[in-house]
Amino acid sequence: MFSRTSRLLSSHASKAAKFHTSAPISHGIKRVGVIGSGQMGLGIAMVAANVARLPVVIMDVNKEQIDKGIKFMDKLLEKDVGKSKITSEHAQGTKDLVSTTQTLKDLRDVDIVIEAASENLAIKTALFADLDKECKPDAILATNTSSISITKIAAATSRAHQVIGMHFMNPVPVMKLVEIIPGLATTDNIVQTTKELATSMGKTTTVVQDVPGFVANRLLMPYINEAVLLLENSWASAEDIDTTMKLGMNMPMGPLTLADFIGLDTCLAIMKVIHENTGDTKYRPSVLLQKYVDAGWLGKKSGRGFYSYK
Ligand SMILES: NC(=O)c1ccc[n+]([C@@H]2O[C@H](COP(=O)([O-])OP(=O)(O)OC[C@H]3O[C@@H](n4cnc5c(N)ncnc54)[C@H](O)[C@@H]3O)[C@@H](O)[C@H]2O)c1
Repeated sequence: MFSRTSRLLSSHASKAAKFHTSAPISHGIKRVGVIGSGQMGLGIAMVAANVARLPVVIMDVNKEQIDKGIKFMDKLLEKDVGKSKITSEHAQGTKDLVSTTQTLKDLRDVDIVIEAASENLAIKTALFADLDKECKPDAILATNTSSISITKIAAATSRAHQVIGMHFMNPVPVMKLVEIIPGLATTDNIVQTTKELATSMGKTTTVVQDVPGFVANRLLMPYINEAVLLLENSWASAEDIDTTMKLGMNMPMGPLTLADFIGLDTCLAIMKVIHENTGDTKYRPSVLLQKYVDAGWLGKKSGRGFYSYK
């Protein structure tokens, strides 16, 4: 493991800053593993360390992405120190709680893994089959999938009763909600532990059924897709579509800006899962959305989507 060091964990934990200390909660989780250091994985690792004050190991296959993610987290922490939201000691404590690795073997002693790799069934089932072998038998295996069946992911393991959906919202440090999604076999005590962990991260939870898109994306993605269909048909410009929803409906950002922010590859993957798994043509992804993804125009993260971010 190439490490960001997890030294002095207990002393940093006890120095939790006034603004970000959560009440002690008896979830029993002592160490967290996060897979993926993209925008979601990084955010989840950050709240686990910065708010719940738990040691976190981030695993990603892409070293460049890990370095980029850690740099971004440091920037966010510095910003919070600048705004007096946390002390510099607290920020340093958070940094010391986070370590990184490129191998799953370094997750062998964590109590929960929260997987936030790309929204792709093959990637997730392969990861869960490997996690099942590498992690200790009582470890909870959670996924941050936006839409893929928890039951299907759980079936790749021999511990389906300990597999659960833990769906954070973007950006994780800001958004309050975590959707908790039990799979068909998930036991009540795993649901309870996961809810308590989310609460210790400063989040509010809902528990929803394992249906395509769950609740958040079953509502959000058809809305975004409809905005892309308007654009695809040249019925309005991107700016006018977004302005309509911002000024007309008081949305904090327009649907196309939001899609760029989420990642157009992620939006497309979610629409495909909802479409394929319901068989309902009303969820057919827009051709234009597919074209943008084919072109590598993935939104903010690639520098170009419906808008330019150069
Ligand atoms: N973007 C959002 O707004 C949002 C919101 C909620 C949930 N999610 C879900 O969170 C997950 C991650 O989304 P994201 O937006 O952070 O994606 P992202 O593209 O920003 O990051 C994905 C990361 O996963 C890594 N990865 C890919 N395969 C891997 C593997 N086999 N092992 C380890 N790491 C691997 C990639 O290197 C990359 O760093 C997806 O399942 C997505 O649906 C996304």
